[in-house]
Amino acid sequence: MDDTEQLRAEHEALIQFLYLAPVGLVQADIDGGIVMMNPISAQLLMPLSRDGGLDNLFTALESVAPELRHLCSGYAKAAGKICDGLHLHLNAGLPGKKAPQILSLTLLKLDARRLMAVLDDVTVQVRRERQLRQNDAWLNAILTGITDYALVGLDAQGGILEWNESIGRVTGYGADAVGKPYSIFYPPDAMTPEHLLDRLRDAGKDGWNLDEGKRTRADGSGFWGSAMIAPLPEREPPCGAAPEGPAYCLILRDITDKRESSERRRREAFGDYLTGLANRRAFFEAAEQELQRSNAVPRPTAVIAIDADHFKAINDRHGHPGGDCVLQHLAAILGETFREVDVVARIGGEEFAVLLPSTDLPRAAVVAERLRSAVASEVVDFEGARIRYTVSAGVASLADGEGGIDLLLKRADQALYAAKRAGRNRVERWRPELAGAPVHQAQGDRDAA
Ligand SMILES: Nc1nc2c(ncn2[C@@H]2O[C@H](COP(=O)(O)OP(=O)(O)OP(=O)(O)O)[C@@H](O)[C@H]2O)c(=O)[nH]1
Repeated sequence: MDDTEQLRAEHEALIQFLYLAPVGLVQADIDGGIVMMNPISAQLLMPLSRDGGLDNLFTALESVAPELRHLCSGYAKAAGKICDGLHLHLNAGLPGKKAPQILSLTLLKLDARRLMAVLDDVTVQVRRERQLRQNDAWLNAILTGITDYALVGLDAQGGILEWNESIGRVTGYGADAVGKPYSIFYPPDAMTPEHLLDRLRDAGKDGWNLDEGKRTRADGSGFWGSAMIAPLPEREPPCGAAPEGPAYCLILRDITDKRESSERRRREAFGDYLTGLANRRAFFEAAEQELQRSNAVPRPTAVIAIDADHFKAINDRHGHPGGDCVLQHLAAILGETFREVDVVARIGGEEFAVLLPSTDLPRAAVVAERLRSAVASEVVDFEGARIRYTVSAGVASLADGEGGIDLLLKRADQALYAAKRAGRNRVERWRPELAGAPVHQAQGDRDAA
């Protein structure tokens, strides 16, 4: 076999491999232009395509991984892994699939001109990983800092049953804590009354429930804490007395010294690189959990979809960095407007979404209006220019979890589309007449499949 034949045979073998590989493989040029892909890639990417074509990897993935182009252009090495197992959350991407689908993307820079992407459907693995993460956190809570914890007995409604020294040491509360809900250890707007009961219910169902985040002491000062709730075995009521019902044990630990490492891990996995807000993955995970819970115990959940108006014109006039500065400004206002318990996320290029637990349509619309008017009254200073911009918002809510995050976000996007159509710089509420209406473009891309 001469050299040319040898090369041809190797090329054939490579094509065969690409074709038959059990994962999606895409070869692209450095700007994302797709040169070659195998059938699994086409299957995974097609639902995301804007126009039914698949010419560019970055464009195809823009609605689920807006950071990809930036990651690639910012990658300084001559060759290597640009990202490794990045999770891409598809929601309404695949018709007939109720559960959100999660793709994993590994992007390799082969040389100055070529990229190789490896795509895989990891929906099932991610579910398992989540379970393992909880287990890890649980073990961590048991095995470390055993002396530094508050042990709090709770009644069936989450009321604190008695005071002890450990509660005083960790939280500074005295006997006056007795009878109050355990949410007194959380910042004022970090937990709704429904969440308080959700966690007890989850602990009863799973054997324990653990969360980590900001906590407050009696004097209002904050600390970083983990809170584990476990159900206690039911006690026999004294003869003739009414059953006491299940009671719980809350173990509260001050883990301020671990905050930095745990926040960094959280930021890496759940943070948006540009704005520092939650990313798409964090939004969908939180929304899924919230709606599952409100399916079990009905309560309203709202979503606000927010989109900067005429953003292309801002980019055109001030350049991409000017546009980025506006997005960061908007993220800061979003952070100030919403409660600690709300999940504020950047879910696409210039599209943001906020999940508001235990909130009905009128209340969510009031907050959305507050946001709109705050943005309209601000000016962004960028390299000597004063940029004014506005946002449009669409608000929707579900009385229970029925329909899931796909339906809720779709309705918010339909309302957002209506706000854009009505002239922008407006808030529109979803109403049944909008049911068949188009969704705003970013969601439309996902729904087009
Ligand atoms: N600076 C910057 N621009 C982005 C980013 N992500 C998306 N974009 C740009 O945002 C613009 C969105 O434009 P369009 O979807 O046409 O909408 P628009 O100009 O905002 O107009 P309306 O939404 O109809 O008011 C596009 O030009 C994108 O390139 C980002 O991370 N940074």
